[in-house]
Amino acid sequence: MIAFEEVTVRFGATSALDDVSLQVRPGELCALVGPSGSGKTTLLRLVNRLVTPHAGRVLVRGEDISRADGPALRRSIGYAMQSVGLFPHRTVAQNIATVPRMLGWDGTRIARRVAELLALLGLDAALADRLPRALSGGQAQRVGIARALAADPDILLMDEPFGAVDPITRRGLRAELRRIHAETRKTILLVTHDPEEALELGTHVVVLREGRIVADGSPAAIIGPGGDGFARDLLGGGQPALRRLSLLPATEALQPAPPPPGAPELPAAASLADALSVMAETGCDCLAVAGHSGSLPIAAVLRGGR
Ligand SMILES: Nc1ncnc2c1ncn2[C@@H]1O[C@H](COP(=O)(O)OP(=O)(O)OP(=O)(O)O)[C@@H](O)[C@H]1O
Repeated sequence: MIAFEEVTVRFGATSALDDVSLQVRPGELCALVGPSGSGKTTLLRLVNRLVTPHAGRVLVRGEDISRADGPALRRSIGYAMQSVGLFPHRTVAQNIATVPRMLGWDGTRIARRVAELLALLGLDAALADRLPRALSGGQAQRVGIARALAADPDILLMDEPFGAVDPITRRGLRAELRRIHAETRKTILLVTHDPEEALELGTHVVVLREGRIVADGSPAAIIGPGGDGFARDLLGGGQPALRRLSLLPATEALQPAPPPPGAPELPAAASLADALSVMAETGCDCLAVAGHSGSLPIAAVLRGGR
């Protein structure tokens, strides 16, 4: 869906991206994570041609975008950012309708889409007529995401979309983004400097350092043994092995032998870290898993599905 081929971007003497190659497949939620100044935003803005490469190519939906019409490209890609950038003198409904209006949708279709998006983002329909200054930070972020989704783009670019909200709202918004991604299967490129957010949301995680990609893969693979040391340090919170267990489903370590009588039962959706937590709490070293035959002995949990 998106491909970067040996892309280099310079701003004067600063090299923002240096020979970066990356493929993002349809339906992936690709989290770009890395320290400040590592080139995350630059990589994102290459996709809608707000930045042009000095060398290399960017392909979107298989086409080299250097030949595309810039405004048409941008209308076909949703873009949500931390500063939200809502138009202050337009209502919530008018803000959400920005791209559909540019595309010439009729009023009925626009009104239906606005109502649909308010519901999708968990926003009260009564907010439609408010101006942005009368919204909470979390509500404004949701409206920004609704606006990015309005014309149903197959690609969504999100630059720290939850950066400006409190931790509780942030957790709620993350859960919503996960649900929206699962429901719509859009290709999402998400910039974040929050390692937990990258691991929780990303189906594909890319770690940038000083304009280069140092790790690129599934969350569990990136922080697994043998992964890049910088990426493991950044994402592992000092305990990469434990964090990796929280990303793996407990069912991956199920063994054929039946559980011992009276073994505590884990919910089917539990992770290997949940299994370890129940073992620490109950002192039992072998668990059952709801809806599954077989058992979960501690040795298999520690091997982490390997
Ligand atoms: N328009 C610009 N003009 C000059 N330098 C720029 C410009 N945009 C980015 N840079 C520089 O390019 C490098 C990469 O910046 P970028 O914004 O992509 O990093 P980032 O990883 O997104 O950082 P942050 O997490 O702080 O937002 C930095 O050194 C930055 O100062």
